[in-house]
Amino acid sequence: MTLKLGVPSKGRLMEKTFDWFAERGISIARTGSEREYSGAVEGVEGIELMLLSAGEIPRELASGRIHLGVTGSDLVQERIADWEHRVLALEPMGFGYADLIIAVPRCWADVDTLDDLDAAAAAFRAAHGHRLRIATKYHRLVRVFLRDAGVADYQLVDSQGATEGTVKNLTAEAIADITSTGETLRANHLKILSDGLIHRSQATLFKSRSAEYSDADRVNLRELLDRLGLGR
Ligand SMILES: Nc1ncnc2c1ncn2[C@@H]1O[C@H](COP(=O)(O)OP(=O)(O)OP(=O)(O)O)[C@@H](O)[C@H]1O
Ligand SMILES: O=P(O)(O)OC[C@H]1O[C@H](OP(=O)(O)OP(=O)(O)O)[C@H](O)[C@@H]1O
Repeated sequence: MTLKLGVPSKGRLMEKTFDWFAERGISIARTGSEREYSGAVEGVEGIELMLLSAGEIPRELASGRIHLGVTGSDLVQERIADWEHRVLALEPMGFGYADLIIAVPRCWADVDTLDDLDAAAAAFRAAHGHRLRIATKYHRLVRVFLRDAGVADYQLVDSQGATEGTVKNLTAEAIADITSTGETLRANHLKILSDGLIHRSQATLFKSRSAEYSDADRVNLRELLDRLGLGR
């Protein structure tokens, strides 16, 4: 058995993940052509690199098909039910920052907080006969957050991309999505609720609690974590 390390194969987290390991003396790199999803880890024995989509890494960690994985904390918390029992967050990596927030149209002058949203949702239902729609791909995190905040009179509509556009397109009244610079929100005339921060995400190194670890894997894992300055 080898220890399997899953890293993003493309997208915004890939290069920075490679840099993060390189800064700590572990060289991970793609092998083959730019389009080939294979890679190698140099500097520590017994580790196999798996190049995966950032969005799939949570599932692979939860099922134990990979032992270690790098992905956004938002994706792990959204995609793994009971994530704290299935994976361990070993180290926040200091990049890939993004905030999962709730935003409403900037022109809603009376709505700045979750309490305001709750009141607006009740009024919306009375006026329109259906519940206020919040577009998101983060169903689990949004449901838990709004339940804890006491907001109930809404419905989620699924949006797998261009979520900020759903308000203009009249398929939702509010959104819950990731923001980093805030440009997309501004461009779509949306404002963040003052207490509408659901999760502060960043790229994080996770360890699977469900994977099988042979004696050799444990030795190699300890060696890797020591080299990364995470030995404890
Ligand atoms: N605008 C942004 N700025 C910085 N980080 C972001 C931004 N939008 C999303 N992210 C973060 O990037 C991570 C997802 O990375 P990326 O968008 O490269 O993958 P993806 O396209 O969702 O994955 P996949 O390869 O599965 O399609 C998430 O953890 C998310 O929080
Ligand atoms: O605050 P900003 O810097 O403007 O970034 C926020 C945007 O980035 C992400 O979209 P992404 O680029 O992943 O595309 P998507 O719409 O397909 O999710 C996110 O969903 C926002 O739309």
